[in-house]
Amino acid sequence: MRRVWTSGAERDDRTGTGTRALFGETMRFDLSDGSIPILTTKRVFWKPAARELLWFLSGDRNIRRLVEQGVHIWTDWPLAKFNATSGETLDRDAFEARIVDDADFAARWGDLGPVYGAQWRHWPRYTATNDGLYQRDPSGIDQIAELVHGLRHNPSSRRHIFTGWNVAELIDMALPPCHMTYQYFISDNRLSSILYQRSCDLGLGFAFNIFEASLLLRMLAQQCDLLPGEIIWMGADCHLYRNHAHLVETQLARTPRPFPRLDFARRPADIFGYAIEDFLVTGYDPHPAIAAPVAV
Ligand SMILES: Nc1nc(=O)c2c([nH]1)NC[C@@H]1CN(c3ccc(C(=O)N[C@@H](CCC(=O)O)C(=O)O)cc3)CN21
Ligand SMILES: O=c1ccn([C@H]2C[C@H](O)[C@@H](COP(=O)(O)O)O2)c(=O)[nH]1
Repeated sequence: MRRVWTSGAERDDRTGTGTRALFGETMRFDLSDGSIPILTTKRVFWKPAARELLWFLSGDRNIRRLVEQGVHIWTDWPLAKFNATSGETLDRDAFEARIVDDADFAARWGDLGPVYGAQWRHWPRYTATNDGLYQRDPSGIDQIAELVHGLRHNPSSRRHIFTGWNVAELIDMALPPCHMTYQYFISDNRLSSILYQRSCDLGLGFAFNIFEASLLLRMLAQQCDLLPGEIIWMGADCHLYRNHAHLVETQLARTPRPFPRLDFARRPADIFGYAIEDFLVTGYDPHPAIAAPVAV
């Protein structure tokens, strides 16, 4: 954050907010001692982040299940579309209330398009029919199930990858994936991972992204009887929004504290069986939370 803030290039961006950015940065976190990178220079609300990861893993693409659980991080995009195109104007609370109360409204306005979960679990596949047409397979390719199978049965593979970057479907997504490609590596019975993130909001998104990628690594390791290794984060456009000055300066003035640790309450039957109660985070002693606006 310090380097981006002091030496990043000033840039215009899609949201009109403006950023400072560096391109091509790497961070490495050792997870082998059971620690989990939840930032300590501000309180990170890790439960909404964990709920977002579980929502991705469920294959969902509608905000309704998130909103029902009090997770608001995806609401602004469907809300902006609703206010721009429906002829009505709602504030965030009223929009979320309708999403929860009215299933038809949620189906119409809460859908984000084929974002993360849809690609992770149901990457579209088409098979040729006899008449020369193509038919869409109803469930598609389950990249996560295939990943688990590969980690278990072919540990030395160099193809343990899943990705949300489905070029043909980007046009239908509320936002193209930011944390877009994950790769895994097993050595000495330890599982390591690289996350490639094409675009990173260091003030808001990053704290969620590094925690969720680490949590997923731990879940995969538990399911595949492996120990945690290292997580390597690779960011392409790493930026701080200009209107996050108070957040940046406050965080940079604070001294980081040790990371908390993560344990599991049980071992679910498969990678899709986790619930929020299974994640036990202990020793998290962060500096206070810092509110900051999200660029839509
Ligand atoms: N500009 C931008 N930054 C992002 O990080 C981001 C997007 N857009 N669009 C898609 C998702 C949504 N994400 C978000 C959105 C909001 C928060 C956020 O407001 N976090 C607050 C409060 C969290 C809470 O209320 O539980 C934080 O302090 O971390 C975090 C991630 C990550 N992504
Ligand atoms: O998981 C996420 C999702 C989004 N972001 C940030 C990165 C950018 O600030 C915006 C996306 O805008 P683009 O113009 O599509 O790059 O959201 C994130 O950091 N993490």
